[in-house]
Amino acid sequence: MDTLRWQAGTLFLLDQTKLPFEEIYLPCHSWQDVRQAISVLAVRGAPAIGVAAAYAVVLAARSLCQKGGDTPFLTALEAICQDLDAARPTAVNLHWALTQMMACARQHEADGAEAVTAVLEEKAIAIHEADVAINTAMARFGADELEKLGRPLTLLTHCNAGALATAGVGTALGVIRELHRRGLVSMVYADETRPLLQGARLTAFELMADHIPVTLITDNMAAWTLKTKGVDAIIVGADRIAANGDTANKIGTYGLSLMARELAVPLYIAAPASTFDLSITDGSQIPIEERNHDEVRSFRGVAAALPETPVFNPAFDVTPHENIRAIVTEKGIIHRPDAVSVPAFFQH
Ligand SMILES: CSC[C@H]1O[C@H](OP(=O)(O)O)[C@H](O)[C@@H]1O
Repeated sequence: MDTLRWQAGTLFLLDQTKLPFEEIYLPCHSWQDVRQAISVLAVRGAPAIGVAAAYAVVLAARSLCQKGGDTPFLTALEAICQDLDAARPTAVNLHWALTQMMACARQHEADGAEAVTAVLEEKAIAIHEADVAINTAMARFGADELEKLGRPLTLLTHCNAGALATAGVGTALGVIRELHRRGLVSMVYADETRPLLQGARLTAFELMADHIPVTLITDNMAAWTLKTKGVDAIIVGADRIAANGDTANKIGTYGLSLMARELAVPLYIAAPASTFDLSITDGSQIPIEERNHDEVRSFRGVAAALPETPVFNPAFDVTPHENIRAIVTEKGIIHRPDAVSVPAFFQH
């Protein structure tokens, strides 16, 4: 399935709020359409959000060319990028993609708005295609690393870090797909991942579609599953990784990391280089998105609590680097990530 398609100047997004029951592509004709889709998680997952935002910049540039106006083209485009950047604050890939697009626009400013728009479309397509290749490389490095654990593996994952979170085979699920291809997956336990159920709705859907053995569990079953089902490793995605390896990922990952330490189950993160934010020294500086309280007060739109019930709804948490066995990237593996190994990994 294509998470997103760029066809004749329109971005089509597989509407992930409708999965797994309906496969509907959402046409985005404007950057505002893309921003709305990102906000409501019609497109979600750090890399996929970045690719979608890159195309949103193309749609914005086209609109500015058509409308004209007194505001200088790049000034207006920068303002739109800032608006897009605010759509979801935790996944750094969004900011990374917008930064890439604006740098490209500035580089070609002298050629005029029409020419800049054309080169921005090429840049967005390049970012899209690069993500496919990045996923494939990450899958190989990750499978090579987990293969060292021997025997067909029992794995646990959280949320969705699959094809639906990227433009390729996925980050964590890309590794799982490659392990399965090598005959090295015995079972994957997938956390349902409340409140938006990315695990139940998306990860289980993806793995079943690829005939990879999967067992769905509720989030509060994870500890007992780790303890009684012989889980060999946990592998999840990421939304932002600080310079010391502290990692923001879907809410519930931090708790999983504490269970993993207690039960001596290695925790692996799979994330592309664009998920690293080396401008921040540790996880305390990662902005954590808080979402609408009704997401917690309901279950797939059915009320599960009184409407006035107070709620705390952080969409992510931060796992300290000490709890992470290794980070799998498209450039290789960062073992025992910390303030020394992470920057050093990117210096060569
Ligand atoms: C491959 S990054 C996927 C990452 O994004 C998810 O968050 P959301 O569904 O809110 O976009 C989750 O944190 C995944 O690990």
